[in-house]
Amino acid sequence: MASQSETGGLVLASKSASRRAMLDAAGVAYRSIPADLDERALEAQLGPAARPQTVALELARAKALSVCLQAPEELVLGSDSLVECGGRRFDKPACRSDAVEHLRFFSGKVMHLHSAAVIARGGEVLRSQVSVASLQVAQLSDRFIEDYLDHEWPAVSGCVGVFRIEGRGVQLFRAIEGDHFTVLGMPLLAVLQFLRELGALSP
Ligand SMILES: Nc1nc2c(ncn2[C@H]2C[C@H](O)[C@@H](COP(=O)(O)OP(=O)(O)OP(=O)(O)O)O2)c(=O)[nH]1
Repeated sequence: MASQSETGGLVLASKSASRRAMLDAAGVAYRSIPADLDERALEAQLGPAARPQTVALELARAKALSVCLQAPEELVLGSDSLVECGGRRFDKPACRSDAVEHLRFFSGKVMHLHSAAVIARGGEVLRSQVSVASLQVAQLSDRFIEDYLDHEWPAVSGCVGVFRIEGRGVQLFRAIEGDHFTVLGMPLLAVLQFLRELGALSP
């Protein structure tokens, strides 16, 4: 007999602390099964010309569908975020020197952070959404970048855009347009609406 958690629950196909924190704070019950897939290989298959929102959606979809195989009766939520800035796509920094390079490139530019969410069950995509926030980056001196990373590295090694907006990351920006949760890494308001529509959350 399958347990409740294996029949009607929600599975978060993610290792992201930020995504878990959002669902926890919202009071959404779930269990986590990180998706074990090579995101960069998948991104490479989409090609360099792929639009950032397309890449984020496809990666979120791949994460959800891969975990569906381990939770065939449950709703599975996959999510992905990436940054587009100055015509380049950025994922999480691989090392501190990458983080320095990313921040130097972002300096004085507008960063577009795309966050996607896909809900699937039994291998079928039921809902999907991708949202974008625009963040105007201040002029960042090399001295500021080094001091910032002295405080924020390696915590931001898991953050696309090399920042935690809830921490010192807010110092990077002059202005932000868009949904707060999109900046944190998942379009939470859309996810909650989807869960209500799918009967997983009471309206
Ligand atoms: N704490 C925090 N994390 C952020 C913020 N903005 C973006 N992030 C995180 C959320 C995600 O964990 C990460 C984006 O990377 P990915 O979309 O590849 O997800 P990640 O590999 O972390 O986990 P997943 O693929 O879902 O298992 O950046 C922020 O302002 N604060």
